[in-house]
Amino acid sequence: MTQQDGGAASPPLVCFSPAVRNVFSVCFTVCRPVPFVDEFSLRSHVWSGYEAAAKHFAAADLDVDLSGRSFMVTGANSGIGKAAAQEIASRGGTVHLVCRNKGRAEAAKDDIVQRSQNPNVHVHIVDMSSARQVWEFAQRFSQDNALHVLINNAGCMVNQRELTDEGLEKNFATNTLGTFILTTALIPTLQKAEDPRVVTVSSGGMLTQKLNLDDLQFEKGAFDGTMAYAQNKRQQVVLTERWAALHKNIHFSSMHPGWADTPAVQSSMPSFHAKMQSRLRTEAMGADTVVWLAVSAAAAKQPSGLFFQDRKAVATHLPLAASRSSSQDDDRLLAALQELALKFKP
Ligand SMILES: NC(=O)c1ccc[n+]([C@@H]2O[C@H](COP(=O)([O-])OP(=O)(O)OC[C@H]3O[C@@H](n4cnc5c(N)ncnc54)[C@H](O)[C@@H]3O)[C@@H](O)[C@H]2O)c1
Repeated sequence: MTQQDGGAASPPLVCFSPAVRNVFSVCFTVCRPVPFVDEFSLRSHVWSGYEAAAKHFAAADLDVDLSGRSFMVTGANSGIGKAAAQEIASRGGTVHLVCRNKGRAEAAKDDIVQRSQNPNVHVHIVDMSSARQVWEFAQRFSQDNALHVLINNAGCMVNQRELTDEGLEKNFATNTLGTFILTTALIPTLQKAEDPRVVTVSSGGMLTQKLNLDDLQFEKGAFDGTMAYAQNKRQQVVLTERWAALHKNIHFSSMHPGWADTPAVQSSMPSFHAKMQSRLRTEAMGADTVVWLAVSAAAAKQPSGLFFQDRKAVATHLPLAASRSSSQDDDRLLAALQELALKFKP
């Protein structure tokens, strides 16, 4: 793993007491295992934590016929996104796979169609880090398609500071701005559907971060990809809360999938992956709450705007952590993204 230590100007690691911070820096940023780890906290993220939680799941929640409902999953050619798309297709839903690479997307589609025997699986090639591409795609899509559920799953943790062709920092462009533009542009289409939902795959890593509006693209000081990622994931949780407040007729939720053995974990966190591999969740376990939020009647009965792990709403702040932002700051995030997004609108 190549992450640098958080420098003075890194996005803020919130102020826990040292003991709490020691435990949670491991349990939630998934990046720098230190010798002392609280086994109980760690367990909730791994395979055994899923197994324990799943004993309380209502199997009937996912016993649904999704024929006639349309789902969009970003980053759907691998990992949690592909597993979620597979579950939805298996229940008869129409699935739009939004992927960057045509070859990998088509291979995923063939696999999903073959396993589900559902031909209603469609590929759209979009680079979620390109603000212009995301706008163009969403506008094109809305002209011809209905959409009931958007699953914002595509995500990355780029460990060196990299800029996109549009001059945006890559993690921010993909995780935050791409998610913001796609959701914003599809809200009018979602509003026309029955029981519309937006599920955003965030991460428990966001618990280490307080919203930092002063440096959205990590221009100041030493760059730390793990912190950039966690800050983006905090932004997704804040956006979910704001969207829920603004658009009452759409059900919004964000979630933490636990730690699942996926290509992103292998490539972005190789030493963590090597140490934890035998304990990581499967991709399907990581996708379970995504699917539950996207399809179940039980999820729709939950208030809009919450953050979930293993089919339960969980806190968005750790005890003793100074990670809460003011509602004015949450609004400022929305306004800053709106202003930036409009610069790329065709
Ligand atoms: N696996 C875990 O333990 C874990 C933990 C917490 C959160 N997450 C989140 O789960 C989501 C899915 O990740 P995953 O673990 O399944 O890894 P993954 O690598 O299998 O999935 C990420 C997907 O996003 C796609 N993607 C990345 N950048 C893109 C871009 N610019 N345009 C289009 N697609 C792009 C990738 O191609 C890939 O299909 C991510 O948002 C990740 O942050 C994963």
